[in-house]
Amino acid sequence: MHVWKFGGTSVGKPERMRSIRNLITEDNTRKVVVLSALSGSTNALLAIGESLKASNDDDANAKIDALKAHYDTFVADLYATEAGKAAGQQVIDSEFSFIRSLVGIKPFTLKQEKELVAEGELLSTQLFQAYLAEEGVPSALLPALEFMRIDADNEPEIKFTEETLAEMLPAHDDKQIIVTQGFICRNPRGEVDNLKRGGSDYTASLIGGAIRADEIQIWTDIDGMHNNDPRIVKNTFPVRELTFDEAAELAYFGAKILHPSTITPARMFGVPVRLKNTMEPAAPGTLIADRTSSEVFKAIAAKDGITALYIHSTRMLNAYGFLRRIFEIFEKYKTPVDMLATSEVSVSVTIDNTDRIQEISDELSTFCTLEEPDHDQTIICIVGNFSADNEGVALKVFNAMQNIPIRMISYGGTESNLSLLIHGKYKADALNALNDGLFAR
Ligand SMILES: Nc1ncnc2c1ncn2[C@@H]1O[C@H](COP(=O)(O)OP(=O)(O)O)[C@@H](O)[C@H]1O
Ligand SMILES: N[C@@H](CC(=O)OP(=O)(O)O)C(=O)O
Repeated sequence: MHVWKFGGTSVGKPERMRSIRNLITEDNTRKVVVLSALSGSTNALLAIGESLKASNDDDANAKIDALKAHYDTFVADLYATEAGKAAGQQVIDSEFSFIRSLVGIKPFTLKQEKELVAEGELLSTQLFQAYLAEEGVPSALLPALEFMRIDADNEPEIKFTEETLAEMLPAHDDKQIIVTQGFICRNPRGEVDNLKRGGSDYTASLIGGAIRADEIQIWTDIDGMHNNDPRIVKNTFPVRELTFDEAAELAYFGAKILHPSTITPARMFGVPVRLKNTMEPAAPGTLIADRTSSEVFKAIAAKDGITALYIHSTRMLNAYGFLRRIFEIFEKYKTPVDMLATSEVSVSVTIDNTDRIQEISDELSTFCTLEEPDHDQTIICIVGNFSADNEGVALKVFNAMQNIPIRMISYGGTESNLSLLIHGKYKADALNALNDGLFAR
């Protein structure tokens, strides 16, 4: 069995939805089809939530009207028959009646916001299934809210998904196509929640791992993982093969094509992930598995909004246990550290989540001296085959970066990653310079 995920860009227009109907039926493999919300819907729903949080009901109602008008037009175009249009309209009327019921709830809490934002995937999947029905394609709609759950640390409970799907799927053994929602889940309180922005990729990978799928395919609007951010750099090209580790680094460090956690379940259960282009289905895309190709430099990604902390201790000379004390504080405040550089008496670290920075700084200050943190930093992550015997890797990177100030360097943590910390204002220059220096063809 396969798991195929189609992102917002692949379901965002009626003609795209029609083309994914062709894609999933032309291929004979039985599959779970995971859909995101229509592109723009999640942002539109969040904007409605912002108005409701601000008790601006008129504003919220106007935004709801505009979004509903978008769906009305979508339905009028997608379905060919009167019966199809009526089925689509019924989905919209029912979901928008729920959305409207949220107006006036005061205070408008995070719980309601999560219910509101889940409507994007609830709408897209029901509209798609009604379209498959109109086309005479048998399918089942499996509610993700019944089998996708996160724990108190916001981590998906894959065992629960595995057991629940094992109970639910046999009822649909006669169906080749099982449609479900990406992104949405329940939390330990049983409330509607989600896997964070872009989380439908993660849903697909969690399902793929849970059912031990033969392959997970992520369908989007580009032919696979490119060697650099195509939104910033011209002349990027698709990377045909990546290992799970290489892809995980790129996704974590900013390659927007994949949610940062997507690779974890796929790697855990050894399920290959293929990135494919809905607009160009014949293109090979990118295969993420155990194999790797032989190029030294494979791809670059950049993660913005990073904060660097500079920690000094005079007691570090010949001291042991200092790093442990520092990292216990980051652990206590559930704040992951991304990059690290040490000298005999100093440690510099970067964090992405600054929610608890005040508490962390206060505790560090009891045994360290802290410099002012630097905000608006960017981590540039370069991925490739950097085995210890490979000479000249760092030289090529530094040559390319010769006109860009570098604040931190991390090399040797794995044999596949070299990371640099720079100020965010140099990001575009750095990505372009590295593209010219490392990938000139
Ligand atoms: N290294 C990269 N390779 C491919 N695409 C990338 C990369 N970095 C950023 N992107 C962007 O990711 C986009 C696809 O991801 P996303 O917008 O989340 O799609 P979807 O809506 O299908 O989930 C592409 O259109 C591209 O602009
Ligand atoms: N709709 C959600 C989940 C998602 O994964 O979307 P997409 O596949 O379009 O990135 C979001 O916008 O975050």
